[in-house]
Amino acid sequence: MALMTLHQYLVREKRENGVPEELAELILSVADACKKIRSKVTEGALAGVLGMAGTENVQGEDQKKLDVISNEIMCGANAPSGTLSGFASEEMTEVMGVLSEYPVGPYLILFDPLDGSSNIDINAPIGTIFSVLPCPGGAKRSVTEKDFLQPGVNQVAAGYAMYSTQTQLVFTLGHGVSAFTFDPAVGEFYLTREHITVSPSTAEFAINCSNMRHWQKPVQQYVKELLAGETGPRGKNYNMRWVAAMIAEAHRILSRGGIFIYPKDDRIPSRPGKLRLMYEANPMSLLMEQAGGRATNGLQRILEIQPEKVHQRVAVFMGSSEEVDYVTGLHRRQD
Ligand SMILES: O=P(O)(O)OC[C@H]1O[C@](O)(COP(=O)(O)O)[C@@H](O)[C@@H]1O
Ligand SMILES: [Mg+2]
Ligand SMILES: [Mg+2]
Repeated sequence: MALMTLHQYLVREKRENGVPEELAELILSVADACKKIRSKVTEGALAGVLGMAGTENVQGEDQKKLDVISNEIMCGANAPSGTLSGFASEEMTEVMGVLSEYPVGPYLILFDPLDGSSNIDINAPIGTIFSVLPCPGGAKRSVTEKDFLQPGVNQVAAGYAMYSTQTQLVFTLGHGVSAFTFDPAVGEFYLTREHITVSPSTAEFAINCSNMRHWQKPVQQYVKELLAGETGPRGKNYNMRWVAAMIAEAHRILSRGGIFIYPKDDRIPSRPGKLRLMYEANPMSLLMEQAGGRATNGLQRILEIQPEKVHQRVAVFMGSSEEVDYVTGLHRRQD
């Protein structure tokens, strides 16, 4: 049986699930941007895209060349689509409206153009994460940060492209999660998994254990219980993974279950976590929930958090429901 292209899938989504034309167009333009980023990633040193850019982003992090290039590609490929009124990015201090030469549309997009930057130069998995929100009041010429400050439950689409042994595009339009694999010979994404589910139970966890001494009590207790294995309170042995790219951790969970944790810790007590709410945690949380998993900040469903700033951070516990419920319970009892 012939595989369905991304384009054919979106035609079906419009017909059967009432997905608006502009949203389908936006997904196609995001896919085009991801193809362009993939091409740079694949060429690596040959395209001169490895190494540092010599600049800092708004978070005070040193930007890699590929962070900057990917951001330019995400803006440049999506701006002319006529589907957007504005952009927000990990790599841009301010939110941005669509340039006056392009038409505006009813959506706002937020992205982490290159997730897992520390993996770029070692040829390990990296990706692009995106979140789509409705633009309050519909298409407009001048957007402000306030337009973007909507809780994750408002997302009309969210997903990521992962550049690894295969390039895959995984997204939700609000009714299930589908995955597409890129065929470089044809230059197309093909539907390869539909109705993705996250198994409720798992024996695999992901957390950066080098920060253990900085964690708060419930996380200390949780990981101690997991490490105790079958003789401990959880009664089974757990395995651990850490890819240092949220995108790859989320992809593994959507493939075979698991829990991913990036908690608040005491290194910077004023910081509620490391990951960014609006363009890392929210899109991944929507994917998890759409696949039957969970995502909390330890106390609260991430998708219900009312953002105060586009670049705000959040603690993340996401994946298989039994584990996320368990560790969230430990936090609630402590609170
Ligand atoms: O190096 P650490 O602290 O383990 O952090 C890894 C985390 O940082 C991130 O790479 C942050 O993303 P960026 O590369 O977009 O800054 C996450 O993807 C990942 O989970
Ligand atoms: Mg990131
Ligand atoms: Mg990034």
